Formats: sequence, C-alpha cells, structure tokens
Amino acid sequence: MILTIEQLHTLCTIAEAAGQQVMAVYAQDFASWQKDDASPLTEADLRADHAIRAGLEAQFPGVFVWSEESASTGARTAETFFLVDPLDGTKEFVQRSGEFTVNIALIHQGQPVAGVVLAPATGELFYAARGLGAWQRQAAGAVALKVAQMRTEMPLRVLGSRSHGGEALAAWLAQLPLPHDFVAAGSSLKFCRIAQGQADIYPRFGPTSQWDTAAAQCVLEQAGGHVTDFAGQVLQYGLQRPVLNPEFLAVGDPQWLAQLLPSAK
Ligand SMILES: Nc1ncnc2c1ncn2[C@@H]1O[C@H](COP(=O)(O)O)[C@@H](OP(=O)(O)O)[C@H]1O
Ligand SMILES: [Mg+2]
Repeated sequence: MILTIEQLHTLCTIAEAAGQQVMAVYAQDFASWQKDDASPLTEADLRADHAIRAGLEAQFPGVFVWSEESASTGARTAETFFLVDPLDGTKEFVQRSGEFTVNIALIHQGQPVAGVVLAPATGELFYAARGLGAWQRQAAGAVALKVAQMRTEMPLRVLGSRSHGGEALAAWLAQLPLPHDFVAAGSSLKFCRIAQGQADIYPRFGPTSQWDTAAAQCVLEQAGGHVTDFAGQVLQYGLQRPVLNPEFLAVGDPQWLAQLLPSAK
C-alpha cells in the first residue's frame, strides 16, 4: 500500500490536530502520572491519542490503529496498520525542553511506508512516504530532505537520547575508531536531524517501542538513510511482533553502516 501525496498531507493534518491538543496542555500547569514501565503520562498524551484516532478513523476507515496509548479492537492480524506515538518524549514534555513529537506511521508488510513527525513546540513538520520522498514543511513551501554524505575530514556527528541508555552509549562511543561530537536530543527528532543532514548517526541502546521509531524511520529512509539493528538487519514492525525494538543504529549515509558495523552481513 503506497499513499498518494494527498493522503500523506491528510496524515500531516491529523498530526497537526494532535499537536494543537499537546500545546493546549503545554500552555497550562499539567499533572504527570507514572506508567507501569516507569515512563510518564500526561493529559497531552491522551488528548493527542484521541485526536489522532478520531482523524484516522474518519479518513482511513477500517485500517487498524495501534497507538502507545490505545489499540483498535479486533484481531491483530492486519499487515497494513497505523502505528502511532501521540507524544514521544513525554519526559522532555514534562521537563519543557520542547523536544517532543507527534508520530504517525503507516506500516505495510513489516515496513513503515509513510511517516509524519511533528514537533509542535517548534512547528517543525517532517513527512515521507515510500515512492514519494521526504520533506520538511517550511514557510516558503516543502523542502526535500537529504542526508549528509560521509566525510572523513570532520568529526562524526552523533546524536543520542537526553534521558535514556547513557552508560551503554558511552561505552560504545569510547570504542569508536573515529573522532566524534556528541549531541543529546529528545524523541524521534533525532532521526529527523539526520534526515536534514544536521547529524550523521543515532546509536540507540536501551529500550524503545515500535511506535517510537516507525514514522521517523520512514522519514530518514526516504531522505537516504537507514535504521538497522547491530547485526545490520533493517528494523521490522508488526502487530504480532514484540513491542520492543532491538537496539539499533540510525545512519544518514549508508556507508557509515559498513564502517561502524563491519561484522554485519
Ligand atoms: N524502560 C523503557 N521501556 C520502554 N521504552 C522506553 C523505556 N525507557 C525509554 N523508553 C522509550 O524512549 C522514548 C524516549 O526516547 P528519548 O529518550 O530518546 O527521548 C520514550 O518515549 P515516550 O516518551 O513516548 O514514552 C519511550 O518509549
Ligand atoms: Mg515514545
């Protein structure tokens, strides 16, 4: 299933409706609760989830929706479904860093074939679909996204979580054979920075769930990048697969994979 550009724009409109809900909460004092996995939950997560579900059910009736905060009823057998993180980076939201995103992906046969990532605090909107391309919305219009080419004369620009996976990441960075600069950033924006050419790689240790990565993976792939596990296998998605992703490496120029995962097949 490949989306038309009109359908991709519809997904962007749905993400923006969710972003408005998120920012309405952000503008006030808000409470946060702890979920079973110790991650925070706010009214913004729930209001964004509701807006996305309503939008998807109206515009794409009958397509299963699996969100961090809710799932469609019925058998989990669809090979085409929406995978949604209504508010990625809830910790960043609670800390008011601005680095949080609304994420909507369309999965088909294990792969994200469309993705929308909106950072409502800054208004940055990234969107992509297989067979169409990847763009960032700008005041002057849509700008096509393209990853940076590998350069050996400059330090490798590494992005990582602001809040999770610090020790394993530090150990991996310490054994890197290349000079590198590290920048911490929240949420799926890390993939988008690579898609923009502003960073080169994002190694992720510690847990993420399918909904954390799917939309931004599509954006990065359509800008020329890749997201693989540390054996070099592309990340897979599915209603019947484990919710947690393997540890992964997101890269812009695919040549980084050969350099950084030399034992991968
Ligand atoms: N113990 C854990 N189990 C599952 N996912 C976790 C986790 N700790 C962090 N994450 C994931 O990491 C995401 C935040 O990533 P980052 O640190 O790069 O901003 C969280 O997204 P949410 O904010 O949507 O819960 C959450 O999904
Ligand atoms: Mg998340």
